[in-house]
Amino acid sequence: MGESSICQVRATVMLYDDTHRRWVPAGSESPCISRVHIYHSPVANTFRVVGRKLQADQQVVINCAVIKGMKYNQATPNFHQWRDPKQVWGLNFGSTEDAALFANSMTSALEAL
Ligand SMILES: CCOC(=O)[C@@H]1C[C@@H](CC)[C@@H]2C=C[C@H]3CCN(C(=O)[C@@H]4CC[C@H]5C=C[C@]6(CCCN6C(=O)[C@H](Cc6ccccc6Cl)NC(C)=O)C(=O)N54)[C@@H]3C(=O)N12
Repeated sequence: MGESSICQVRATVMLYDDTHRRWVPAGSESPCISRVHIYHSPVANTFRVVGRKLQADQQVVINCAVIKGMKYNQATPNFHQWRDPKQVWGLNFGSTEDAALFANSMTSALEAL
């Protein structure tokens, strides 16, 4: 059995550029709304965050494993962030409702690991 989506939201996926100390859109120069899922693989009990641009090309802009013990920081009602081994991800949600939905799913995923 493959992976199933436990939530999907709209957000602009951002990466923190440590060198210049600023947020940059993941996958392109200009910020772009993406559809962001949390996928669950029941067999392995793993989760990952996958986001694709809503634009025609549906470019994958994030494909990031949810790591056990990871701290998910809800910096503002519509901007949440977390660290992976290499970089800091930020999600600028289209709505605070989407932010809350994603945070609930992420919290459940972290509790299930
Ligand atoms: C409104 C104007 O917003 C802006 O113009 C920009 C563009 C906006 C989106 C397009 C985005 C939106 C919202 C605000 C909210 C604040 N914020 C910041 O970046 C703050 C301010 C200072 C800056 C310093 C560091 C930085 C960056 C890297 C990670 N980090 C940490 O603090 C981490 C956090 C963390 C904590 C726990 C666990 C995981 C992690 Cl990741 N701590 C550690 C210990 O790792 C951070 O988040 N910082 C955003 C912002 O400015 N902007």
